[in-house]
Amino acid sequence: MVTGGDNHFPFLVDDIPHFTHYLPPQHLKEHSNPLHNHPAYSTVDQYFVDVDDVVAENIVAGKKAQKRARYFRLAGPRQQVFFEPQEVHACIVTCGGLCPGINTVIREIVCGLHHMYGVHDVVGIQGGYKGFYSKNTISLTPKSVNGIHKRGGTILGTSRGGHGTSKIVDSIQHRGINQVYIIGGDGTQKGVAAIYEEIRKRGLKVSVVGIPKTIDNDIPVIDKSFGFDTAIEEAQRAIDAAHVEAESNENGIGVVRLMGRNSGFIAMHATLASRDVDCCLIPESPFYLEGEGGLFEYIEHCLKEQGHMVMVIAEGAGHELISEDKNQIDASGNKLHEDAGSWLSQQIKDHFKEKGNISINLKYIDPTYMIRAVPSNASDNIYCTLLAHNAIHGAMAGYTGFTVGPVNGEHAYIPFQRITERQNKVVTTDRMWARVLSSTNQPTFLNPKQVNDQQTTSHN
Ligand SMILES: Nc1ncnc2c1ncn2[C@@H]1O[C@H](COP(=O)(O)OP(=O)(O)OP(=O)(O)O)[C@@H](O)[C@H]1O
Ligand SMILES: O=P(O)(O)OC[C@H]1O[C@](O)(CO)[C@@H](O)[C@@H]1O
Ligand SMILES: [Mg+2]
Repeated sequence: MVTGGDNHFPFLVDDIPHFTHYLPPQHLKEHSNPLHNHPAYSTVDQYFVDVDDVVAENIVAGKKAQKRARYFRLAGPRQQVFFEPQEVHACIVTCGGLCPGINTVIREIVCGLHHMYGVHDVVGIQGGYKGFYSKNTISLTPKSVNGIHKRGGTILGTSRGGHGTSKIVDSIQHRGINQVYIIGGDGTQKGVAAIYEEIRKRGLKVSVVGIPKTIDNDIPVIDKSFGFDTAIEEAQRAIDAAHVEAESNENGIGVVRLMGRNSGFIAMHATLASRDVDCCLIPESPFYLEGEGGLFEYIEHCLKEQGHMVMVIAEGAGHELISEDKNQIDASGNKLHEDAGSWLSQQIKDHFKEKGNISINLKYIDPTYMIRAVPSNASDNIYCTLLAHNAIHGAMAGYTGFTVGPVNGEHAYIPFQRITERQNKVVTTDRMWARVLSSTNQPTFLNPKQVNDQQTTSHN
């Protein structure tokens, strides 16, 4: 499907919009990219990306591979740009939950615009979407953002809810902003798409760029989200603590709750990395407590075999078992769940008390906000830098209405629709989940018919 592009590719490109698609030519002027004269970049052969370079969405070939491969535009600097440096008034906003690396992205947008393109007018919108119309902006300079990548959180503040598309675009128009960088998760990206549509409707020369952020790794298409590696690393500390406590006590059970409202990626990867986890529970894999093949039976088995047990539970796991108010939502409309980790810990305690055969010693650790609040690690810092720079290159080149992110290791420009149409979930028929099951030895919690029905769908 070619979405809004030039349509001259001999293959299927999920293309992104460009100013030339909706603005009259007399309102647009092309300029040579200032990077041609930049002492660092001009000496690098092949620094510029050919306008027609693309990235394949699927790179695995074979009989089962998709017949018609789809592509995205390769991210990176173009020879020509559609903004003069002094013409650019950029803003940055951060929305949704925290994630390691947000400050690095902010820093690199500010420094990248300044050092690569000579853009000096960058402001921060404070407190998420609602900050567009309820707060003043703050000026962002390389000096003011220096060192912020060593801090967790977001220096701009964030929030949920409060997305009023018209009011936001009014504010953008009123402030004369013509490049908008919006850092946020799946909800945020839906908001970015709405802002882009309104800007296009009003015929404004404003580039709207989404930068995907989610600690849950629930954004599809991209390889993984920034901060995810840092989160997995930080989660190890909680799992290690749970393991030490469990091992040091007779019939010790360590339960660690990790984030993941709808997707269990943090729990899955933290489990695989640790190798001390005996059971990993995620939203995508329903489980049951009582009876043959159930969780209680498995806990008893672990305690008998090794004298202790470590469990990791994603916050969204087991909600089919928990009686909770299904109508509870946060300000953005996301479903709010009861604390699955506390619930499970209580169920286990009650079970063994009632049964009276084993005296357990259970320790419950909830490190969720500690994991989210740390600064990004070295590799995430580099990832954040590439995201920020590629976002800038796209905006300067006149592209708009796109998200940037790595696809099979190459950064690409991705249309919003592909990012927002579904949530990325752990595929429990995938080899990665099989690795988890094999490393923990936990039950599948599936009956034989369900096992038969499962088909391998992925190549991970
Ligand atoms: N469908 C939508 N249309 C417009 N705006 C939306 C939509 N969904 C969410 N938003 C706005 O996006 C912002 C962030 O959304 P949300 O709180 O769901 O976090 P998120 O971006 O998904 O990040 P995360 O899930 O990683 O915390 C909020 O200000 C919310 O109002
Ligand atoms: O308490 P807050 O700030 O709403 O954030 C919690 C949520 O943020 C996330 O980390 C990302 O959406 C979820 O896993 C979690 O439910
Ligand atoms: Mg979300």
